[in-house]
Amino acid sequence: MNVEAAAPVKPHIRISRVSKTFKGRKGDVHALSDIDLTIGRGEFVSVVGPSGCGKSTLLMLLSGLTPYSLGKIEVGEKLISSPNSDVGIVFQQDVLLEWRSALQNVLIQAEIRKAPLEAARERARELLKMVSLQDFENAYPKELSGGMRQRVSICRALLHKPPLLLMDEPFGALDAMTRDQLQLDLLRLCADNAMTVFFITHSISEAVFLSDRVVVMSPRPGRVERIIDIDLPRPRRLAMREDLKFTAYTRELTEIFKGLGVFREEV
Ligand SMILES: Nc1ncnc2c1ncn2[C@@H]1O[C@H](COP(=O)(O)OP(=O)(O)OP(=O)(O)O)[C@@H](O)[C@H]1O
Repeated sequence: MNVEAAAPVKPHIRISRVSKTFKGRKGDVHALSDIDLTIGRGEFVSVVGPSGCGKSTLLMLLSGLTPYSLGKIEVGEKLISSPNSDVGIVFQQDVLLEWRSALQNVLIQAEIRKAPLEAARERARELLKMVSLQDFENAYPKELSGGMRQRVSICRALLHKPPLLLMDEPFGALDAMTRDQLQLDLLRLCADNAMTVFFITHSISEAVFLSDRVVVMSPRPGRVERIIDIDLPRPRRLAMREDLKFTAYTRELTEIFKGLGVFREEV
């Protein structure tokens, strides 16, 4: 079966025949099997799949923080064989430092990279403004809501203008309305900062709303089961979620998961 819906024009990420096996206490755990995936520069690609299918593992392989067992991963011109400093990463938990203000939390990125602080401060303020946090740059994490904290951590991930943003269920811990707003904030940031986004989610609707393509993974060992092109106009608007075309995509994805035995509806 040809799982790739449309080959991207200019590849940014090339994952070729990648497998990952962990040495577990009870023997080998085959997390990923024979993954082939090409992602274009500037593309927004979401990955959906059942719990334990290897989504986070794949993201960690892309970051270079976890080595793969077989195959090859190239990001840009670089073969990934060690931690890749050219990425921004956002996890479900914001991991902000409680003793530093919002602005200082964003600036950590520059301090770690030993980048000039004055220019970094200007960019940090710009980013905070883009996500409507300009009045909170001196607030400490405990004074911020969950959504505001996660916005700060997105700004921190983007401070050094990474060409690739890796996001592992970044909105999974947020309430539905905050999540909607964060999705819009993220799309605005993507439009203003040319970058490729690799986005993991458990929400089919979120994947369709944000993405150019949605990658469906099978249960463990994770394989690329299907790739769906999302042909919806940008900028995306919340009302689009009621459109027939949008619901056709969510239905198609739901049916794929039913076929994989991930959803069972019998009573
Ligand atoms: N460091 C590790 N050592 C051993 N096994 C691991 C390790 N990391 C992940 N695994 C196993 O690899 C498989 C894939 O895990 P992974 O966290 O990538 O899945 P996931 O799709 O992100 O899951 P979820 O949606 O629940 O977050 C799981 O069976 C997990 O137990």
